[in-house]
Amino acid sequence: METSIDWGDEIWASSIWMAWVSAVSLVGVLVIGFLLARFTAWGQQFWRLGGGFFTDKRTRVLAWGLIVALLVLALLGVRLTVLLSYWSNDLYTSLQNGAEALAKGDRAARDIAETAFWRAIWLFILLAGLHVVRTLIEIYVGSAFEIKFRTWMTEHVTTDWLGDRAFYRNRFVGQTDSKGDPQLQAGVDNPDQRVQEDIETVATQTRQLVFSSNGSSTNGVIPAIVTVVSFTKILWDLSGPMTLFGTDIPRAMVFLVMAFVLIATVVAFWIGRPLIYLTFLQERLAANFRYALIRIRDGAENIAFYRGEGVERSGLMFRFTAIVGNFWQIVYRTLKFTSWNFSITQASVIVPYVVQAPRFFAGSIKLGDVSQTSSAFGNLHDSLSFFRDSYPTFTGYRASLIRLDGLEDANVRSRSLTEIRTGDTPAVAPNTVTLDGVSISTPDGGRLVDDLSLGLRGGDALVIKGRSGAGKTTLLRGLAGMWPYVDGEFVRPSGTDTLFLSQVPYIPLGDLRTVVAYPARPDAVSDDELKAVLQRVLLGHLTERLDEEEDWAKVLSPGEQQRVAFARVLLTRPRVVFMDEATSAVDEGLEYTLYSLLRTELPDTVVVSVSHRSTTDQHHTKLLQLVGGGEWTLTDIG
Ligand SMILES: Nc1ncnc2c1ncn2[C@@H]1O[C@H](COP(=O)(O)OP(=O)(O)OP(=O)(O)O)[C@@H](O)[C@H]1O
Repeated sequence: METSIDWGDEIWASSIWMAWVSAVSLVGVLVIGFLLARFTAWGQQFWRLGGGFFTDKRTRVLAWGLIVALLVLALLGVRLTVLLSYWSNDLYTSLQNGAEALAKGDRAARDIAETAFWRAIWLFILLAGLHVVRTLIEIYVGSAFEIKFRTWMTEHVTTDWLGDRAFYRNRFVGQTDSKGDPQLQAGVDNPDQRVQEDIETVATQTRQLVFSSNGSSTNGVIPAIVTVVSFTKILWDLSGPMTLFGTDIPRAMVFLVMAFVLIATVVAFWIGRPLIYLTFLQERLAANFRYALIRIRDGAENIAFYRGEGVERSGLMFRFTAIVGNFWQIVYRTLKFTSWNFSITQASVIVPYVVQAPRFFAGSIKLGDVSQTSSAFGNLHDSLSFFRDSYPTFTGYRASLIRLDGLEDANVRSRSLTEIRTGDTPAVAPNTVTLDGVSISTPDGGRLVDDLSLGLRGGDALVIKGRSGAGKTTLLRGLAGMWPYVDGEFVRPSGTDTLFLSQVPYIPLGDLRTVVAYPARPDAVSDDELKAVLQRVLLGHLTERLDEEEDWAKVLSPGEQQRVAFARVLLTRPRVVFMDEATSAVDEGLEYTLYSLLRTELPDTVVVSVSHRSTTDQHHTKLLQLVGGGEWTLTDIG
C-alpha cells in the first residue's frame, strides 16, 4: 500500500535534513544574534551581561558546545513532529481504506489496509520512543546550559559589583535611565534580587525562549522558525485554491495561516506592550517588600524594645498595597491580552476544517489529508504564534535584563566617581602615613575638612576629635577610598597593611572562627592563634565555641563585638590602623587594657583613632581637632 512518504528511506532523508537544517540554523542564530546584540536595546543589554560566557576562554567551548547540542536536539524534535504528522496521515488513510474495503466486502483490500494499520502502530512506537529519549536528553543538556550560564553570570555580576567598592559607592550615582525609556528607571535598588532572581530568569528564559521544544507544540524561537518552514511545505502540498471575493488564490491555506497569525501578532504586541513596564515595576515592588521584611528581622531587638510593631505593620502593608495595586494592573492587562490571544487560538482550531471541507466532500482529498492538514495548520499556527504567545514571558525577561543592566551601569558610574589619590609608602619607611592637601565635603557641598596635611611615623598615634557631625567618620571614608567628595593625596602601606575599623564592627555570617578571622579567610588562621587572641582581648569564654554557627551579630554584645575587632587587629598586624570609636561600647578600664595591648603588641604600628572620650587621649601622641566649616587644628599631646 502507498504511504505518504517512503519510510524505508526516511533515516537517510532525515539525517540529511538534520545536517542541512542544523548548519543553516546555526548560521541563522549567529547572524540574527549578532543583529539583535547590535541593534536592539535588549540585545545589547543581554550581550553586555552574558556575552562573556560565549567569548571567555574558560567557557566558550562549553557554551558553544551546549548551544550546538541544544540546537540539534530542538531540530530533532521538529523533525519527529513532522514525521508524526506523516504517520498520522498513514494511520487515518489505512483506517479509511479498511472501512471502504469492508463496505465493498473486498477481503484482499481489507487485509492490505490492516497490515498498513499495524505497520503504522509499530512505526509510532519507534518514533514515540525516540521522542521520549530526545526529550530526556534535552532536559539534561538544557539544564546544564542554564546552570553553567547562570554560574557565569553570577560570578561576573558579583565580581563587578564587589570590585573597586562599587557596592558601596553606587549609592552616590542615583537612578539611571534604561536605554531610551525614562519610565524604566533601572537604578541600584535591591541588588540582592538582581543577583539571585534576575540572573536566574535570564538563564532559564534564554534557553526557553531560544531553544526549548517540547515536542508537539514548540515554544522556542529556533524550533518555531524551523517548524514554520517544515510545515509550510507540507501545507503547501496539501492546500488547494480558494476563491475569495471572486478571485482564485492558489495554495490558499498557507497564505491564510500566515496572514491570520501576522495580524494576530501585531495586535497582541500592541495590547501586551505595557506588560514590560508593569512586570518591571512588580519586581521592584516585590523586592522592596522583601527588603522591608528583612529589615524587621535584622532590627528585631530594636523594634521590640521600641514596641514599634504597629509602625512596622503599617509600613509593611503600605509596601504590600503597592504590590497589589500593580498586580491588578497586570491582571487587567493580561485579561485584555489573553482575551485576544486565546480567541485567536480557538478560532484556529476550526479554520483548516472549514477550508478543506469542500474539497473533502467533493472527493478530491481523503480523510488522512484532512487530518494532516489540520495538524500541519495547527503546528504552523502554533509556531507562527510563538512571538505572540511568549510575549508575557518575554516581558519578564526584558524586565530582568533592564535591572541587571542598570546594576552594571551603576557599577561603571561608581568607578568613574572621584577617589582620593593614593600612593604606597616607600620601602625605606614602611610604617608611615602622609596626608597631603586632603579636603572632604558633603554631597551638597558643605565643607568638612579643608586642605589637611600631616605625616605620621611608626609608633605615632593620632586621635581625631570634633563635635558630632563634624566629619570624623567621613574623613576615614575619604581615606579608605569610599567617599567621592574628596580631594588630595594619601600615602599609606598597601593592601591589608592599612586597616580601617568602622564604629560598629562587621560580623559576617558563619561560625565564630569566620567572625574572628575576618577579613582573612577562616582557614588562614590556626585555632591556637584564634584562641590565644581571644584570651588576650578578654573573650576567653568564647574559645570553645569557634565551630558554632550562630547569628553572632545578635549574640555578641556591642562591647564583645568591639573586642572582636581588636582581636582582628592583633591577628592582621597592620602597619597602620584607623579605628572609628572602636571602644565606645566598653568601659574605661577595658578601653585602657585594649589600647595597652595594641601599643605593646604592635609598637611600630601607626594608630589613628576617632574618639569622643578624653580617656583615650593618654594612648595617643597627637590630636587632630575638627573645628567645623572645614577648619582643623593639629597639636601634640603632652
Ligand atoms: N551619605 C551621606 N549623604 C549626605 N550627607 C552625609 C552622608 N553621610 C554623612 N553625611 C553628613 O556628613 C556629615 C559628617 O558626618 P560624619 O558621620 O562624618 O560625622 P562624625 O563627625 O563622624 O559624627 P559622629 O561623631 O556623630 O559620629 C554629617 O553632617 C552627615 O549628616
